[in-house]
This record gives sequence, structure tokens and C-alpha cells, in this order.
Amino acid sequence: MIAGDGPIWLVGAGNMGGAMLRGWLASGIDPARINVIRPSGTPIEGVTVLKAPPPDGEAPAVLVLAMKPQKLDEAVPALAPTTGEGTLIVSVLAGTEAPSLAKRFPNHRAIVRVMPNTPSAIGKGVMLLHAAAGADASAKAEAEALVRTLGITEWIDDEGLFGRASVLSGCGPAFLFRFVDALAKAGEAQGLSADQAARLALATVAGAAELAAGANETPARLADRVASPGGTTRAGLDVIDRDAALDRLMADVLAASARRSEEMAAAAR
Ligand SMILES: NC(=O)C1=CN([C@@H]2O[C@H](COP(=O)(O)OP(=O)(O)OC[C@H]3O[C@@H](n4cnc5c(N)ncnc54)[C@H](O)[C@@H]3O)[C@@H](O)[C@H]2O)C=CC1
Ligand SMILES: O=C(O)[C@@H]1CCC=N1
Repeated sequence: MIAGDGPIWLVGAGNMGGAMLRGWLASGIDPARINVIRPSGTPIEGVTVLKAPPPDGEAPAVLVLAMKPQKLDEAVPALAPTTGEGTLIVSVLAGTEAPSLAKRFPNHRAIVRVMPNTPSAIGKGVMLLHAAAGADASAKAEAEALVRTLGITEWIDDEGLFGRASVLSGCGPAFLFRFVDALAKAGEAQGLSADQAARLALATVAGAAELAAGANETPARLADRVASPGGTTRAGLDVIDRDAALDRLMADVLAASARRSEEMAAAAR
């Protein structure tokens, strides 16, 4: 049983909501429980799609907010009157803090923020969870059960840390995709065709990630296993490690994303 057995409304089914929906359907959740609410009303095979909340007055058991944070206030007037004392609100909105959601949705059972990422579509997502003050253990367990079908889950109690940390896993796939492209471009510079370089770069990253995920050793140790003393890899690692170049780049990347998260939180207060 996932998050009780009542109706789940998924509000917004774009890149992230759509990825979660694919993950849920693949995990065997009963599609009859899911209503997707999207202004376009564009159909999605297997689930009911509505342009607005269902008119029958039944409150959702779970309301999943998956529109852009900037669209929240446009959606609230239609949604807020539909929630009830039994509604678990699950928000994937970056930045938007739990008190900001509680202010807009006064009727709810509990509010749980989730920061998912797009690999949720294939059950390989990373879901950070943060429960608003007042959420009881059973509501937290139901929220976790709902997203546990999409990948791994980690709770973060401190909401400030949740916002700052969410950029690692939430934005992380984009950073990794850029790395794949950069590796491919570097391969092209060595003379490979664009197609072949792209294939090799992606397969190398996918294989290395799978190896690291299943290994009992740290990535640093695995890197050492690739780098023969005095060999080709060490020469390359020396460039990555010089002045901690990659560490500093990633620190700057996450800091910029975290700053934006804080700006978005402030805008929603
Ligand atoms: N894209 C990602 O990898 C991640 C996104 N998120 C969060 O997921 C949310 C959605 O982001 P994306 O899917 O990337 O955006 P998106 O633009 O791809 O999808 C948003 C969807 O919401 C719909 N929408 C707009 N106004 C609406 C309304 N009033 N009611 C219902 N639906 C409405 C749009 O038609 C669109 O399909 C954001 O809050 C974002 O912070 C969180 C983690 C990762
Ligand atoms: O870019 C964003 O704001 C969202 C949140 C994490 C990933 N995408």
C-alpha cells in the first residue's frame, strides 16, 4: 500500500512531475488513484488528466505539487479549497519552504517537502525529504513510501540544510550531463568523431557510476585503481587535482544553485 489508498492528485506533469509519474506507473501503483491536473489538459496514457481539480468535492489523500514554484500562486486559488484535514501535501517545489506552503494551504494533514531528481523516471532517483513542523510519524511514513518507489530516500530535518543540500541531488543530473558532454568534446579534440566520442563518454560515465555504486571502496580509491603509477591516468588526474580545480569548480556550482534556492525561498515567503 502506497500512501494509504486514497486519490493522489499530481499537479503539473512536466519534466519532474512526468518523471515521477512514469516511475509510479512502472512501480505498479494503481493508476486509477492518480489524477493529473495540468492547465493544458494534454492526455497521458493510463491516467485521468484534468485541467482543474475534480468538481465532485472529494479531497485528495495526497496532493503532489509539481508545477514551477513561480506558478504556485496561480494554482493556489483552485487547489487550496479542495484540501482537507486528511490531505497529505507533498511538494517538490524548489525553494518554497514548508511555512510558505502552510500559509497557502491552511487545510492539511501534513506537509512534506521532497526534492527528487529526474532519474526517478527509471526508479533510480534520489529523494530528499523534509517534514513540516507538526507532521506525524504516519504521515511521514506515507510520504516516504510514496517516493521510495522512485529511488532512494534521505530525511533532512533542518529545512535550511534541506534547501542547500537539495541542489546536490536535485540539480546534480544536469551537472553530470554537462560532464558527459565535456568528456565527449575533449574526446573530439583528440580526433574522435562527435558520435563516437558521445557514445564512449556516456558509456564510460554509466559504467563507472554503476561500478562505484556497487563497490566497497570510495571513488577516490577506485580512481587510484585506474591510475597506474607514472601512467596516462595520473597525468590527467594531476590536471583535475591541480589547485583542487574540480573541487573548487563544484563548490562554486553548488554555492550558486544554493544561493538561487534561498532567493526563491525568500520570494515565496
Ligand atoms: N526538473 C527537475 O529536475 C526538478 C524539478 N523540481 C521541481 O519540480 C517542479 C516542476 O519543475 P519541472 O517539471 O522542471 O517544470 P516543467 O515546466 O517541466 O513542468 C511544470 C508543469 O506544470 C504545469 N503547470 C503550470 N502551471 C500550472 C498550474 N497552475 N497548475 C498545474 N500545473 C501547472 C506546466 O504545464 C508544466 O507541465 C518545480 O517546482 C521544480 O522546482 C524538483 C527537482 C528536480
Ligand atoms: O532547476 C530547478 O530549480 C529545479 C530544482 C532542482 C532541479 N531543477
